[in-house]
Amino acid sequence: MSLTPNDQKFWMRVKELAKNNLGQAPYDFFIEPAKLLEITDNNAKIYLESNMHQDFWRKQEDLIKTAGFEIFSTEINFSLYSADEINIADYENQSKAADTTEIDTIAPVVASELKNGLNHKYNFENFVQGEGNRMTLGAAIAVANDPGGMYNPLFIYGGPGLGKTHLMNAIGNEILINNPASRIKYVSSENFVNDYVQSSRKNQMQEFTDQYRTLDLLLLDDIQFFAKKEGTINEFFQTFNTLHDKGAQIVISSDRPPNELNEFEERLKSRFGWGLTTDITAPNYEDRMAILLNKVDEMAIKVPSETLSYIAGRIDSNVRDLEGALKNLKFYANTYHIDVIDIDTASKALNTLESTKIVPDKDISSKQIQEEVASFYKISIADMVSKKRPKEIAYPRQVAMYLIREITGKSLPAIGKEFGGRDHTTVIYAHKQISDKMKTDTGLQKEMDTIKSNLR
Ligand SMILES: Nc1ncnc2c1ncn2[C@@H]1O[C@H](COP(=O)(O)OP(=O)(O)OP(=O)(O)O)[C@@H](O)[C@H]1O
Repeated sequence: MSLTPNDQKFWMRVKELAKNNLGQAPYDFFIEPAKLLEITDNNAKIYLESNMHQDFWRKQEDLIKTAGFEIFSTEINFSLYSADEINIADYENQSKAADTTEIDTIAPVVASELKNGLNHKYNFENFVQGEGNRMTLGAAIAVANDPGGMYNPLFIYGGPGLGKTHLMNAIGNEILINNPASRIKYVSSENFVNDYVQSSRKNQMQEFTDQYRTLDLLLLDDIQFFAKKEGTINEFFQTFNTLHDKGAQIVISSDRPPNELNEFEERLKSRFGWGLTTDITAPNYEDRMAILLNKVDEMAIKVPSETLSYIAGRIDSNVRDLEGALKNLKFYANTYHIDVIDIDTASKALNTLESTKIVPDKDISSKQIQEEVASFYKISIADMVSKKRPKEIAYPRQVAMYLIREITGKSLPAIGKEFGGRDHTTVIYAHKQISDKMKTDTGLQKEMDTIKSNLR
């Protein structure tokens, strides 16, 4: 029994839907190793690497049904088999010939989506410009308009969730609009390594080089995860040289600049710097507001601006966390049938989020925070820890107490001690005063932002 072209199309579609809907890790673990054995009487027989994958697969009815309707215009059911029940070698021998001859007939739309790896939802229009990403956005647009030009390679670095993947995909999607015949590949460095390892195991290195060295645009994401397996660095080096020599564009992203990629040889690090290296930093308060306004539109939820301002004041890590906060808010409001998402609702909803929990920052001490706050409000440390009560001193003292609690996670009595041996109830009071004020006072939210960024 072998797979017909439509069976193969169906299976590629199942995998594509899984990749888009489930995310990379579940895809790599559960979906990629599975095999379609055959489809008979509208029933897809699926072989699983392990019996333990059965539970996961049973929940994937939607994937099978969707792909089934798209390819066969009918309902496809499925049954699961593992090594105890079936000898996979029998099936593989039978389907070998079909694998090599029939795969080319797969509909171009499915094949090309699988090949370029681009995520179509990321484009320049839905990327919000701000202080921290202006230069990188400009460079990305320049590259999309003139691939292989001045900025080759373009090396983008920055912390998690700040839009590197978004911009890389936006470059690819834009180039594809301008030139649909472009050969483009977006790939994480982990998948580049996997591709290489699989190809060399299966003696398919020619296919690998044919695929990568003939590209017009290579988008290689998260290069810090590039595993140094035998041969991979060398292969990447050759790929880089071939593409660069023929004027193909290369875009690389990383969580750090090239000179800090200690695992890489000098010859590669220096090549990364041939074009333009540019970073993305965390959004400031105004940019976080702009991003939130944009995202509520996209997500079609109604959130009053004072609530958005509260969220922007509370979440200052990255855009992924801001998106997470809005999703959480939407879910919370739906669950409790809340129409107007006021600050109190937002506060309750966000309390369940990891990104708003206190993660102690071991690198910042209470003393540093006291000094930074004292210098920001132009008072002395002696005054800050004194018993003096005028507003110009009491207010910065409360801000410092609040920040120490939020940043270091220290206990309330320990914080009290650091302010001239005050009682823990004073710290509770200070924390409440400041967190209440933070909900509505945009001036204070900005002050906090500046103090925190001076500390980091
Ligand atoms: N300036 C922005 N405007 C709109 N959306 C953004 C912006 N920056 C990031 N995002 C969104 O935030 C989410 C995370 O961004 P992305 O995955 O591109 O981050 P990243 O820098 O690649 O993170 P990582 O290093 O963890 O892979 C995405 O949904 C992306 O669309």
